Amino acid sequence: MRVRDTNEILLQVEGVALSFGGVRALKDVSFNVRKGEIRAIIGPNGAGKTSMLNVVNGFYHPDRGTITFKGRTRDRMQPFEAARGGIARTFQNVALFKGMSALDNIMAGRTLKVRRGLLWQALRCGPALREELEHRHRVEEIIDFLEIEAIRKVPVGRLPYGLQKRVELGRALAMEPDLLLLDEPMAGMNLEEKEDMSRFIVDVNNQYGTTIALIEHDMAVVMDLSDRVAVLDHGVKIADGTPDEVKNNHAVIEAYLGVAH
Ligand SMILES: Nc1ncnc2c1ncn2[C@@H]1O[C@H](COP(=O)(O)OP(=O)(O)OP(=O)(O)O)[C@@H](O)[C@H]1O
Repeated sequence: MRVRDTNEILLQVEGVALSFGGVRALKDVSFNVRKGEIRAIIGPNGAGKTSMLNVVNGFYHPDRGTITFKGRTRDRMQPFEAARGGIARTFQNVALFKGMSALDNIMAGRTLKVRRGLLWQALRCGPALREELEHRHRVEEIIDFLEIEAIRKVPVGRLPYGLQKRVELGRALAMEPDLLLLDEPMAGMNLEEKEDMSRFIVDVNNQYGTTIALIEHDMAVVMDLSDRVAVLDHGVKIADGTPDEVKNNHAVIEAYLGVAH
């Protein structure tokens, strides 16, 4: 149930600036993410992409600017508030509990959804038991969707990198986010793993209707997957538009694509 053709703004970032000591990582950056779209943020190394994601999910607090998510404007997000509000995130380097199974890692993504208190859970009766069954059902659906039944009981530290990334995506999906932030979902993957991950990203967007904002260095993937692409260079947004518009933008060719050739 794709909701791509809407102009409703889910996330608006307005005039965000962020410095680390003397390094100005973001300089007055504004962009939005529409409900239902796949939105990419690209740019050369050090352009400010990860810093931008970190501002959106509250890991970093901007020096200036505002973030409006689902109609609520604030000058900073708290990570917990962002997660509770419906923003989930995966990381450049996989951040899973390596000794735990794929199933338990994905189950951990349900933590924010737990409604019953600890006592109820400890007693494992009545409403708490019903709630746990509901969570397990949802997690099994995600495991099916990501085609990882065969490795559900395997400690994730023993899985190949591509599958670890898939489990990490599963954990983010378990939060049932409105906005899914993916930090270099294809990094370190071989071609086959990239194709699989691309397919899952499109399917998440299509079937769950999840809005996705991603950072990615693989240009072919970005241009293929995204509805719109914002380009950062040295902390400044230098272009924003459809993949075709961005591909043909002179400043982008100079700043980014030029670097690759
Ligand atoms: N925690 C930090 N402390 C100090 N400087 C930082 C920190 N995080 C980022 N920076 C600096 O901010 C700038 C932007 O970094 P950022 O990681 O956001 O870029 P990026 O576009 O994600 O790069 P890459 O593609 O290499 O991951 C860089 O100059 C970087 O060195």
